[in-house]
Amino acid sequence: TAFNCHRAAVSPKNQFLPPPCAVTDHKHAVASDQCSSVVVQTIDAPVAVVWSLVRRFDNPQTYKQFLKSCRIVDGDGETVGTVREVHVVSGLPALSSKERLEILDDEKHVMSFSVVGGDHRLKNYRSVTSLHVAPGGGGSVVVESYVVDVPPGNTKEETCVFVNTIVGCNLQSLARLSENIAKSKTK
Ligand SMILES: C[C@H](/C=C/[C@]1(O)[C@@]2(C)CO[C@]1(C)CC(=O)C2)CC(=O)O
Repeated sequence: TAFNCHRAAVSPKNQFLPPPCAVTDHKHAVASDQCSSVVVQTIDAPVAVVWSLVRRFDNPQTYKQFLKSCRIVDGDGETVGTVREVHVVSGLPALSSKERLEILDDEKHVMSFSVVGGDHRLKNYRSVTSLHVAPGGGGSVVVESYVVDVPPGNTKEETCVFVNTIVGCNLQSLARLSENIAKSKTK
């Protein structure tokens, strides 16, 4: 049977096996002065609910709690090439970021953006986020990978710990919000 690219599989050892498309979608060219990693989050909500939040390039602050505002500075908000400017809550080594939409695929549920400017330390950051139907059918699995320059004075390890922490917080917040929306729909 044709492999359903969007359906995740589970190995006999109950490990999440990303579908083939997830592997290709998340392939990043990583230069020697860069680092890259992947964060995976299971969500007890349908892909359609999670995607409705992930796809809003113009409104990332619904679940990204380190962002306090976002405005579109070029484009219509959902066409590839659209650019947003986000402002960051206080306390992080960052004030703002300019980000370009690279992929928004409503069929494959893949979204990607790259950082093109701003006042922060993550130069040449690019991430890819893909959604998959969780094994067993009801929930979702989010796979988010990234590649970024290692800032001067930091190691690759430190850079990945920093980024994984932020991406992890974002995806846990996305999970809570998606699950609350899914619950409110069933009442
Ligand atoms: C790691 C990435 C975003 C990071 C930032 O948005 C920023 C681009 C400006 O502020 C941050 C919140 C932290 C930072 O140092 C660089 C996660 C995401 O938004 O998908």
